[in-house]
This record gives sequence, structure tokens and C-alpha cells, in this order.
Amino acid sequence: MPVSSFKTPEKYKYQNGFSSYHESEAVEGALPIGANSPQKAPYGLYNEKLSGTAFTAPRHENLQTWLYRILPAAAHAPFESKEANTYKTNPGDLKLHQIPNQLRWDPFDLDEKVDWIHGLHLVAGAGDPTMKQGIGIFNYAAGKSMDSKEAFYSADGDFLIVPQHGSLDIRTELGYLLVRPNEICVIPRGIRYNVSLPEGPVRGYILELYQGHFALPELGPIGSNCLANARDFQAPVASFDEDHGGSGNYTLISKFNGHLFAAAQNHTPFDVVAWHGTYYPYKYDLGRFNTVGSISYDHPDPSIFTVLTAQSDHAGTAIADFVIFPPRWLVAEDTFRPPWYHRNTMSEFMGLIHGDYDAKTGGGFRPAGASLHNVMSAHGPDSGTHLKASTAELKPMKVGEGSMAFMFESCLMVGVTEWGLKQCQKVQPDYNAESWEPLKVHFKRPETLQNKDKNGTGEQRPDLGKWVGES
Ligand SMILES: O=C(O)Cc1cc(O)ccc1O
Ligand SMILES: [Fe+2]
Repeated sequence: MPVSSFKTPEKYKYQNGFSSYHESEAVEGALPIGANSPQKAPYGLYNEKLSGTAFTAPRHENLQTWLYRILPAAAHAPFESKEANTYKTNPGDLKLHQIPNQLRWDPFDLDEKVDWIHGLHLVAGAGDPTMKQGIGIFNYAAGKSMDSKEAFYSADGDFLIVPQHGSLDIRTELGYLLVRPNEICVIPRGIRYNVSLPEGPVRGYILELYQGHFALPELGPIGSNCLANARDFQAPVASFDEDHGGSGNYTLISKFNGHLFAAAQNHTPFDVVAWHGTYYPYKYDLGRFNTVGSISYDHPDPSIFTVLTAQSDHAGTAIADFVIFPPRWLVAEDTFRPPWYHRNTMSEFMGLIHGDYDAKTGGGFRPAGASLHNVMSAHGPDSGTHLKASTAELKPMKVGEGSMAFMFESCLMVGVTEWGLKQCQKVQPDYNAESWEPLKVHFKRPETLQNKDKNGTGEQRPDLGKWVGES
């Protein structure tokens, strides 16, 4: 059931559409007409441009938004370094463990003592935001709302936020987003926001994209609909405060090159009265994903479950794909239905929002936990899943009911941080021993088989006869 069919409080109003040109004014007439930066903007507002791509990016990639605000974003005191010895989240600066081991984490802990900014833990990453290259994979866990007079932004990249527990009330410069488990949101680089926690502690995952932006995947022969439909993405509407009277205690906090910097300002950062453009935060309810799959035989690639993709310069190869495994019907005939055993040139970081992941039935992959199968690290169903799936009667079957697993898949080799490998103390030492080492040998030479029983089921394997209409 889609999460957002439930009634939400009044302040959360949205406009629908992915990659749409949106506009919103909290006061009628605040958007200038027929000009972006008139000599005098309506009602004495300042014009301000926010660019998400180079000015000269081709039209189909160009992302920018015009803001009409009470004071420009530049009106603050100089930034000063904050918590420089402890806050380090640039993977390019950190000692990363580049190891071929398959890794799996027990559920990450909740942490009631910290706010959003301090609840971010870099688990793994690749590249460096100073070069605008790569990704950061975070776990977050927080129990305190940010101070209402603080606004945070990341200069490093776009945040794709995947809540696992608790709701995030995100007040952005462009308006409010309420984001709950089974929903996701994207906060693009530079957008200022405050996170409060209306229902207590929160936990989840973040992929920070240091290069480019997320887009909907191409649909190829699927056609013009399916997967995530553009109209189900929701952007906020303009909403502003009027505290610009010099109370002097607002703080702007920047994550810049993985470090924190703070600057004071004497007026609210949430003073955007109207905006229009293509560069904005948005949310999406994963329950609305229109899943497609095999209706004949064989297990297709998981790319059919891509919600959002950030392509590299090489078409079809993603810096990051966000892929989900929603509840769905499996009907494929004469098919080993779980994922095949495989080694992938891409790295695969997986998380679980709720329920069980149908490819791992051994109980070790749990909600709020994670796994990493790095470049060419072999993986696939655990031995129990293999046994069940290779002997199951292949009736139509619903899998993943009440469940939502996801994957951040990247063409980059991701290194694991000290926090991810050691400090968090969640890495499971027995992942291989529990999953694949127990796999049994079933191989039999043909001369030892009776009745040409090649697949060990007691039946003669039909080979391709039934597909070519063998009489
Ligand atoms: O490894 C995994 O569990 C993710 C995955 C799922 C799938 O259906 C096919 C390939 C793949 O990597
Ligand atoms: Fe995989």
C-alpha cells in the first residue's frame, strides 16, 4: 500500500512531477512575470539564482531555480570550522579499507543523543567531493531534532535519503517534505534545510552523489510507463518565516569537503517567498513503484527495479543506481527464481527497510542492516534459499509481502571506512560461513545417472522442447 495515501498534515502540500518545471508562491504575486531578475522584485524581495549544473550545461541536463527571498543567502557572517577533529566524512580524505570480502552488517543502532547532522556515519565511499567524483554511503541514526534556528546544507553532493525507521520532517528553503519509511527523498547539493523528528528517533541510509544528479532510468522497450512514474514524485511548495529582525542567533552549517563549517546570521534562512525552476528537493513513495518482471522464464537483471539512476559519462553505466525489491509476483517457469550466483563489475550495497529479502532467507540480513558485495565479489542466495528454490513447486507466488529491500549499485569500487568496518561493531564475522560455505555438491557424471535425469528432479529435463513446440 503506498504510504502517502494516508492523510498528511496541512503544511505538507506538494506539486507533482519528476524533472518538471515547477513554480510556487506563498504570497500571491511574489513571482515576477516575464522576467527572472527584474530591477525590483515584487514586494521588495531579492532575486537569487541557485544553479545545480554549470550555466552552460545542455538544456536537457540544465538544472536551476530562481528564488525570491527576504534576504539573500549571502547575508551571513564568515564560516568557521566546526568539530574539525571529529567530523570527517570525505572518503577521499579517509583511510578506506578496499577489501574483496563480502560484508554484512547487523542492524545499525539507534542513537537518541544526536541530531541529523551528527547522526551521519560514512560507512563506505569512493572518490572525492573536491573533484566532484564518486559517492558516499551513510547510515544515519538520530534522536533529536535539529535546533529550529539551524539550517544545514551539503556542498559535496545530492543526498538520496532512505528512511528505515521514523519520520523526517524536512523544512527546506523551498518548502516542507515529510518523509517516512518506504518513502525516499532527494535533497540536491546546496539546498538548505532543517530536520526535525516528529515521532522520535530515526534511522536510515543515505547515498551522497558527488557528481551529476539522479534521473529516471530509460525505459527502452518497456515503453512510456512503468517503474517509477514521473507524476508520483513530489516537490514542496513555497513556505517562509519572517524573522529578519536581528535576533542574531541563526546558524548556517555547511558540510564542505566532508567537514563542518558554521556561520552566524541574524535572520531566518527560511525566507523564500516564491520560487520557480528545475532544481528542487523531492520525495517519492516506493509503494507506487510499478514493478515489471519475467512472465515466461529466467531471472532478469535487477536493473528492471531501478527507481533512480545517476549515469557516468558512459551511457548505461551508473555512478549510482537506486534499485528496490518490492513485493511482487514470481511466475517464471522452469526457472531458478532467486538471483543467480554472480560476480558483478559493479559494487552492490544493499539495505533493508522492512520485512525479509527473498534472496536471503537465513535471517542474517535484517531491517536496518546492510550488505556490501564489492566489485567482482561473488555472491548469491544462501544455501537454504538455494535448496528451497531449486526444489520448490513453481506455482505463481507472491514474494516480499510487507518487505522492501534496496540496493545502491555503483560502477565504482567502494572502500569501507574505519567506522563501517570496526567502530560500528556490526560486521558479521560469519557471513560466508552462514551463507555459501554450506553449499553442497550436487554434480553427478552422466554415466552415473539413470533415465538421463540431468537435473536431479526425477524427471527428464525437457531441455528447450517445450519452448519450440516439440510434439
Ligand atoms: O545480489 C543481490 O541480491 C541483488 C541482485 C538481485 C537480483 O535479482 C539480481 C542481481 C542482483 O545483484
Ligand atoms: Fe548481486
